[in-house]
Order: sequence, then structure tokens, then C-alpha cells
Amino acid sequence: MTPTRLEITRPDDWHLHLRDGDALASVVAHTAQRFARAIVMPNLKPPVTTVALAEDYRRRILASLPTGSRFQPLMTLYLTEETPVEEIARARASDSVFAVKYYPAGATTNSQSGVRELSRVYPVLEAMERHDLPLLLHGEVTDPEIDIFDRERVFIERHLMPLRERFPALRMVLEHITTRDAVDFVSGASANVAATITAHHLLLNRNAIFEGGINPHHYCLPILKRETHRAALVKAATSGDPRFFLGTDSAPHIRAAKETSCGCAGIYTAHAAIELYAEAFEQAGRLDRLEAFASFHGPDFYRLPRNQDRIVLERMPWIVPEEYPLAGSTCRPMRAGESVAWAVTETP
Ligand SMILES: NC(=O)N[C@@H](CC(=O)O)C(=O)O
Ligand SMILES: [Zn+2]
Ligand SMILES: [Zn+2]
Repeated sequence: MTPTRLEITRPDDWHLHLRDGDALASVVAHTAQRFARAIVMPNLKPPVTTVALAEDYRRRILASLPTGSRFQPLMTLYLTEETPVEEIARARASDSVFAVKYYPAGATTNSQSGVRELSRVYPVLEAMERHDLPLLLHGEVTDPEIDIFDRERVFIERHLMPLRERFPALRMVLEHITTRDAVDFVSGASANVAATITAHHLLLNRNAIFEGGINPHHYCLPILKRETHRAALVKAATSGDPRFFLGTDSAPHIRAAKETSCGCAGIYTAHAAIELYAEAFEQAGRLDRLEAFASFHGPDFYRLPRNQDRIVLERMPWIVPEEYPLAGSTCRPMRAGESVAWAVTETP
């Protein structure tokens, strides 16, 4: 019999874009309604490169929360070629910064200040290995010669494998993985290498970008891949392997920035995040593995306590609004105007 009610430990989101200012105020409640904590991405303009900036940003997030919310933002630093080695000790000593984010310069939204030459940050990575601060990676090469669908695989071969050799004790999370190659890499690595997987990469393959005409709202980076890769991601997420865990990569952009001649990358999923994961796990016949993926593997990897409270999901289809407010404009969410099978009905 198919279940109609699901009670799980409250999940966390291990990869999230909350933006800043009015945009932050528009989106944070969706995440805070579902998740206890989230790893907050630092790709603001200007980027969050120091502990002091991360602490300011954290205060702005806390100030934007709905009253009574106990949501905890877990901050990250944006790695640049200028990041001083001493910033790592400061981050470790802080109680607000939990990881450092590596963007290859030019790979994705607001990554211009990222790293051009990996060897320039070796001293910082060495300090992170010593201080046991996790490195989170946007794993795509930026080489324009490389086909966009191969950029993750080539990043693993050219950069990630050598990085593993050089810093074997560094804890790493390959963020928003999209390929069988990434699944194989993580599965074959040691326990200090993990990966986050988004709901949209579990539910959609690259046909979704072109269904009935080009759909900019299904454009994200790394780009959606072919069905064999989606199937490999579903298998990894539902495998029970503790190195795979939930990270929505919910990335809001106003409609005008997506529906234009050169639209930006990012899919907004925070409005239905855990609900969409429930659909993906149900399709795979593995709803029993959702809780570990969403609520256990992440805190275990980050060495944080698992959440104590619980949430309830019920099979109660609802129609996603065509748009949500975003910073004085609007954002078109995933499944806009269409139905989502599960709803969060109880959160203590
Ligand atoms: N995933 C995306 O397509 N976009 C993200 C950046 C990122 O996570 O790469 C964003 O900030 O908009
Ligand atoms: Zn990214
Ligand atoms: Zn992201």
C-alpha cells in the first residue's frame, strides 16, 4: 500500500542561496518553514569572503526570519585567490562559519571573484585540511572548449582527482552533482568526500529545458543532464550511502533576469523543497530512505547534532502559484501552475 503520511526528523538544506536585502526577505520563510538549518552560499555581490562579512550576513538573515522561527543559517566563506591563510583559523574559531566555498572563476552566478588557478589557493586548502574545515566545490571546468554537458566530468578528472591526492584529509563536498561520473567518484572515495543532490536533478533530465519550447526556468548550473545520469543520481540518493545528502541549490532570480536574451542560471525550489524530494524518493520506491538522506547524512558529515523535532508530510496534492514575490518583482518557482504531490502539514 502506498503511504499517505510521512513523519520524519526535521531536515536541513546543505546548499542554499538566500540572496540579500529585499530578496532575502522574500524567500527565507519558505526554507525556514521546512528546514532547521541551511548551509548558506556566499555568492553575493560583493561576495562573503571574510568571517566578519559572514557574521554580518548571518545577522541580516536572522533579522529577516518570521517571528518565532528557530531556523539557523550556517555560513560559508567565498574562496578567492586573495583569501588570507589566517582567515581559516578565524573561521574555525567562529561559531558561525562551517565551510569554505570554491567557485572556479566564471563557472556560475556571481563567480567572477572565484579561483582562476587552483595552485594559488593551496596554502589556504592546506590550512583547511589542518583545521578540518570542509571545502564545498562548484565542480565544473570553465574551459569554453569543453562541452557544457561534460564540464562536471572534466572537472573531476582535471581538478578533483589531483586535489584528493594532494589533500587526502581535506573534507570535501561536491555540490549539486549531476552525473554518473560524480556519483562514481564519490562512491569510490573515502568517507571525507561527500556530495549534495538537488530535487530538480533527481526529478528532471535535460529534455525539461526544451519541452514544448525553450524553458529558461529549467536552466541551472550544472545544467540538467541526460536520463542515464538522472537515474544514477536517484540511485545514489536512495542508496542509504551516508555520503549523499540533501542540498536544494534553490537559487531565486527575478523573472526579468531569467526570461531574457541572456538569462541567468538557477531554479527556485525552496517553496516545495522537501515535498519535491519526497516525490523523487516515492518514484524510486524508497520513501523509507528519505529521512536519512534529508535529516541524518548531512549533520553527520558536518559533525553537527541531528535535529530533534519532526515534520509531517501528507499526500495532499496542491498547485504551485505561477509566481512568488521577489525583491519588488517576482520569481517563477519550479512546478509553477502545476501540482506537487506532497504537502508539509505539521511542523511543531
Ligand atoms: N545553480 C545555479 O544555477 N545558480 C546558482 C549558483 C550555483 O549554485 O552554481 C545561483 O546563485 O543562482
Ligand atoms: Zn554551484
Ligand atoms: Zn548553488
